[in-house]
Amino acid sequence: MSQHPTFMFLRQLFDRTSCTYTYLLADSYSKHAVLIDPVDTLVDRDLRVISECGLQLVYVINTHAHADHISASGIIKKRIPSVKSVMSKASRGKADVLVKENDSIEIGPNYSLKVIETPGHTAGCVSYYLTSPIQNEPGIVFTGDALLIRGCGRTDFQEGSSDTLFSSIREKLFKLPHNTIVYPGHDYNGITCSTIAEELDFNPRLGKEKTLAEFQEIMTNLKLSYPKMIDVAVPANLNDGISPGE
Ligand SMILES: N[C@@H](CCC(=O)N[C@@H](CSS)C(=O)NCC(=O)O)C(=O)O
Ligand SMILES: [Fe+2]
Repeated sequence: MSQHPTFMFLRQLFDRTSCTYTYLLADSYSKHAVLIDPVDTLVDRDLRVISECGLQLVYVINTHAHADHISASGIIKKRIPSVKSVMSKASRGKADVLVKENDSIEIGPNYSLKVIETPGHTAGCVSYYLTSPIQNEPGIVFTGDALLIRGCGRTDFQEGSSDTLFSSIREKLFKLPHNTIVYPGHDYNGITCSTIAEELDFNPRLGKEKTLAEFQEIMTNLKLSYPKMIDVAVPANLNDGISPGE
């Protein structure tokens, strides 16, 4: 860790259409920045914030191959060719950097995002864990569509599995320090973040009192309609945010 004075710059950005959260993180000392899960239709907004704050975008990171919107990776890389895209190797998609369990993505000299494989919503879902360099400050986990606030990602397509999602959340995310702040990939109820402690106590699908059998029953009976963009979004997101043939 560098000894330069620094703080973690964090902005939570929202897409009203898909209720997606995009996160802009930067090391205030080096100005190096990353975007987690940016949406193709909001590139102008996101790049304006980056420019106005004097940041240098280094990575565009995707938690998984989204089914409800196209990632901004492809458009951003055309606009800023030095930017590298990041996705999990397990997603079997295209990206400049393919990450796996325990890999790290550096944000300047002071911060890094550690990869935690959290499959179950899709086979390639990963979460990113940011440890604060300041002692006793809570860490932050970006959970994509694995763990949502008082919910979780659906498991009925893209090699989803309620069995696998249960163990990703209970054996990995719920083993993080309980004061870890949870920033999810979506929220449909207007809530912005949570903590591991809150989800252990209050998540109605797989909080600590729920058994695997109860979780499986809940997930089998969700009865959600298919995301409207799934047939367009998944092929594009497996191709670095560019629709095949474009
Ligand atoms: N109606 C939306 C799709 C909503 C949806 O399916 N959300 C996903 C995350 S995006 S892949 C999900 O896992 N939801 C879990 C839940 O409990 O809501 C659309 O048509 O795009
Ligand atoms: Fe998803």
